[in-house]
Amino acid sequence: CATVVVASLASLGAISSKKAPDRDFGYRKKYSRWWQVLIIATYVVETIVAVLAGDDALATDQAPLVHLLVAALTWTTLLVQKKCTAFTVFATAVTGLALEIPLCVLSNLQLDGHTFNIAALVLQVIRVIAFAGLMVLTCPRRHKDTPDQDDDQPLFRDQENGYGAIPESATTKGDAASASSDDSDDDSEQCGEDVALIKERRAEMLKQRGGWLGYLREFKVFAPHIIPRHDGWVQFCYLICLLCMIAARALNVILPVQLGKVADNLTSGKPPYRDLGIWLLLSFARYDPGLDTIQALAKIPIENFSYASLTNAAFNHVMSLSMDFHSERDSAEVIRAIEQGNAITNLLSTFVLSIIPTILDLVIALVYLSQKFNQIVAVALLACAIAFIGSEILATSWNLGNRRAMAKASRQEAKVILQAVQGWQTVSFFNRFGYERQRFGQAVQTQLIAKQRWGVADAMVQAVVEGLFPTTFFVLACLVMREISVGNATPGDFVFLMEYWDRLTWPISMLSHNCRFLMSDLVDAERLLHLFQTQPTITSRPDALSIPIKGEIIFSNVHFAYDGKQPILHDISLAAHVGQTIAFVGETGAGKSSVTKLLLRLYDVSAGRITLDGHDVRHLSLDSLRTAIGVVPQAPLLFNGSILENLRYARLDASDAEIESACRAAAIHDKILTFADGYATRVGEQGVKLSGGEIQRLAIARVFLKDPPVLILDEATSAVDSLTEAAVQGALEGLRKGRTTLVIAHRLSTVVKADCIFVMHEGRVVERGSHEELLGIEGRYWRMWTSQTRAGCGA
Ligand SMILES: Nc1ncnc2c1ncn2[C@@H]1O[C@H](COP(=O)(O)OP(=O)(O)OP(=O)(O)O)[C@@H](O)[C@H]1O
Repeated sequence: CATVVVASLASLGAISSKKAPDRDFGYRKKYSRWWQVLIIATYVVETIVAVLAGDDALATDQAPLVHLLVAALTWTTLLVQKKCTAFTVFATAVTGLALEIPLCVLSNLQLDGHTFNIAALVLQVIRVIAFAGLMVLTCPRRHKDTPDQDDDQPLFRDQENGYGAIPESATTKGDAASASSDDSDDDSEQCGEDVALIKERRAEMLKQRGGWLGYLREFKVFAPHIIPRHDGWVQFCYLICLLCMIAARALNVILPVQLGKVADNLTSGKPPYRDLGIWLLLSFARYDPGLDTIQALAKIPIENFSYASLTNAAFNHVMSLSMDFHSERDSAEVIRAIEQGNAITNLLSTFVLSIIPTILDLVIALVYLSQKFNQIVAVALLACAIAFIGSEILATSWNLGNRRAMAKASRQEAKVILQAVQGWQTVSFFNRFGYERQRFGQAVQTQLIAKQRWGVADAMVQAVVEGLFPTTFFVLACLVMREISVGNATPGDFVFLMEYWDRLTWPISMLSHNCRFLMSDLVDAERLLHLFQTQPTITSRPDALSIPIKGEIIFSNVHFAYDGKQPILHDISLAAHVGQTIAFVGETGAGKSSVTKLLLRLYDVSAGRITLDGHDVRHLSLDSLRTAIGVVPQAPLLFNGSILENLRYARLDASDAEIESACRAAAIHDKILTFADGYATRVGEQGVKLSGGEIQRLAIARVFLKDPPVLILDEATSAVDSLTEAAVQGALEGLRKGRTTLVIAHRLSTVVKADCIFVMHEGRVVERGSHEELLGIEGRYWRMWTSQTRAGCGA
């Protein structure tokens, strides 16, 4: 009756709902139909078995037969209904499961080993399993197009709430909850291409790896970071944990047996103090004073090792990734991905120290209970364990969407903080404090809403799942009481069961608890996995040359596109001999900096080749290439430390005297001495406490210190006044001596002495020659020169 009522109510509820339920709940219709057919089959076959058995009870009590037929009819109705919703099937399956377990136990209490009765028991167990399977298939879950997808992304590329995005409150009047759901639509619109790519990538990986098992096998890249090959101490700790785990499994059985012995001896006339004392000692050994403490201590080095190993590996990997990765990804998100090392450590801890022992406990319990009582007790425990774990997985997957939304909201909050703090100057230049406050407030609100949803759902999940424990104990206690009543067991066995039950339920409950975090840790771990799987596009070949460089540079028919499609450089050919200075001039965006990026191998050419001392730069090791080239960039970046620390970054073993002489050469030494703390002056984040010209001269001093054979000066004096420029130019001339130098300049007066000037326009070299030669041509260079000298006169 309950099944029929629930099925009808669920149908009505789903039909009257305005939303199409199948949009909100993932309904794997095809597969769930097979489970329904299986359930109906068990009802029908059990009815036939009951009739064939000629059960005496059926003559007086028709209830079991009515139950079987009504249930079969209800399920058949659900099966044939075309508009039957996932929610209806789910609700009916939950009710069915809740009713079938106690019915199964009660109807088998008097099991006499008759073939028909055993067949009925088997059918009932199959049905319970089918109910659990159906629940998993039809459980409510978030629709595929919702923000869940964010967690499928290798490294979150979502741009929602990014700079320049119109705040939702400005466009929608809905409450925060609706704002967060609108977010998902924005997400799918803005990142539609990304999401499609990610889906494609996962589908491809699943196909390549032969399904989920193969996909999970990908996680083996973490193995060396979890189990060390050479760290004997950590290996020893693993061994200790393993031994503790085995000993704990044995004690889990011995302790209840001992307590049962105490109970049995209570009526012997002499209080069983000795047995109780043994129980006390065994309890000490099993719990905190014994094995638990040893295991907790042994866990510390294991967790420390894996955390350190993974975090270091993730950091090193990110640092080894190429410019294309770093220019595309959001640094806040990359930082968060590196921090996911914890997720793997948690996974390891949950799996090795919680899941495996619990499974072992269950297996031992099944074997031991079937030996001690009978197979029915063991089968009942198995059915209950399956129902329990099934409901836990179901409940967890149901709440996974909320958990993902929570994780996404938390990342968004961190991103907003980092961007606002890092870009404080820009915020103040545009007076966007209100906008930033609103963005942050919104991020916090979204995070709180997601957290609340997750918390509420989690509490409900807990309530339902925990409710299965007393039901299971009721079932087992009934079966054992029956054994005691027929003389097959003693009251001590009942005490054993009570004690043993406690030992079984605690790890199962921990398992279910951990199961929820396991899923979210898996999601985080997947993020780290994707990070590990992102390979640098620019690497040193295994046979790369590590040789000292003199500085002969040749570009031969070089073509280049950042994205592989839109060409930026076309057919660039040039040569710079050792000690020569060549200059690149041209309008902004002409491709001057791109030429130097190719020389540095921040990117590889699309066609043609670049050689240094006759060796293709792709054949040189990145280490020797980048050691050989010194760069003074357009916008030098200083770390938030002292001037001295920033300078020493160029050569870690440079003495104070060498640093000072480099600063003298860069015409900054005297200026530094005027600062209150001299060389110990802190420069602030990205050098905000210094003027643009000071930062640029520090960058020049750094290159003096590095002393490379090849120089790249990208607008190196653009931020200095003309007096200082004269001083710096003098210093740069000294620096250029004997080195091959590539100069990029907008102020043509700085390149008149260059051996060759290349005039660039739309990615091509359109003119080349010395200053005088180019003026003689009266082309693009001449026009630039004339306008600059005229402007200079005018000024
Ligand atoms: N990482 C990148 N990804 C895609 N396109 C880029 C990237 N960096 C530069 N570009 C594009 O390449 C073109 C050439 O840029 P480049 O920086 O080489 O010009 P430039 O001549 O040095 O300009 P400026 O004098 O302003 O520094 C520009 O259109 C720019 O938008």
